[in-house]
Amino acid sequence: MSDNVVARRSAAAGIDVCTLKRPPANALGLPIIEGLQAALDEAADAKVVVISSEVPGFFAAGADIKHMSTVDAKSFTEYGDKLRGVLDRLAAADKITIAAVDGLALGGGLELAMACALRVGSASAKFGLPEVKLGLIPGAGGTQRLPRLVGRGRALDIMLTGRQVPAEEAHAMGLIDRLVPAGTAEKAALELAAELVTASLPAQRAVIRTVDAAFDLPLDQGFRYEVEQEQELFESGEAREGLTAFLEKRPPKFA
Ligand SMILES: CCCCCCCCCCCCC[C@H](O)CC(=O)SCCNC(=O)CCNC(=O)[C@H](O)C(C)(C)COP(=O)(O)OP(=O)(O)OC[C@H]1O[C@@H](n2cnc3c(N)ncnc32)[C@H](O)[C@@H]1OP(=O)(O)O
Repeated sequence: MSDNVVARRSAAAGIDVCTLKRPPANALGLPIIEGLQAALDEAADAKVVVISSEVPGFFAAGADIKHMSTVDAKSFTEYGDKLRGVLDRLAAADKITIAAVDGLALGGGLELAMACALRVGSASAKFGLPEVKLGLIPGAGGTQRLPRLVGRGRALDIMLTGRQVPAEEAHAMGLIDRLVPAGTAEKAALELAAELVTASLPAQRAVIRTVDAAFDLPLDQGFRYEVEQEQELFESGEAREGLTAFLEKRPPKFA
């Protein structure tokens, strides 16, 4: 069982924060993987989940090099499956996930941030996929998620050099969605969460699914998928509640 390296707390109605606290670098070893799984279980009722870090200077420095250096191929594969498993759970979560990055997000740490729906980075954050410097490639979704966020050329630049990308450059290329002053990423992520939590979560999740489908479907099929998602929401009652609330000049009561 994890040794309490991920702390979950309710920050406000519908908003939970899962804070990584595995010094010295929040290496994403089994304790953090299990801790994140448990925290997401506890955050079942949240509409928005913020992932943050209390380890100074680090969001997460990546997969656990110390662990990887001691295992055989079978255990390495199993470890990778567990790490990808929790990141894919974040990506597919029936809630909105936000990575709040104040420090270094490297390797699996950046892959964790990219598995979230949105990323808030502070001026003190840096981002990178330095796996090639270890004779590896990003193996927890980075080769798939980074090009979708920043484009092929910038993704290759980052992955082939393994360099650290400063927050301002990361924001300019679309790797992070909001750039905030140093040390304020969690506070800013909670402010963003407060904006998000007033809207329809089923509608927001449908937006994410539909935008993600755009990268895999031909345009005409993407348009059809968008219509299908709209129909589902309309039939679910979410749209009826949203439209009615607007006309009755009251806050909507979404699912
Ligand atoms: C066999 C068949 C396989 C089939 C397919 C299977 C797929 C399996 C996929 C596996 C999952 C991979 C996922 C991911 O993509 C891979 C990775 O993330 S690899 C790691 C990437 N990260 C890095 O390379 C960063 C490494 N760290 C650094 O470069 C530096 O630490 C730093 C961040 C630049 C900071 O440097 P300094 O300020 O000098 O500090 P230190 O270096 O002294 O670090 C302080 C302290 O922290 C420890 N530490 C840092 N990073 C890690 C880490 N990633 N893992 C473990 N520990 C780390 C460092 O050792 C120091 O500890 P101390 O010496 O003080 O005990």
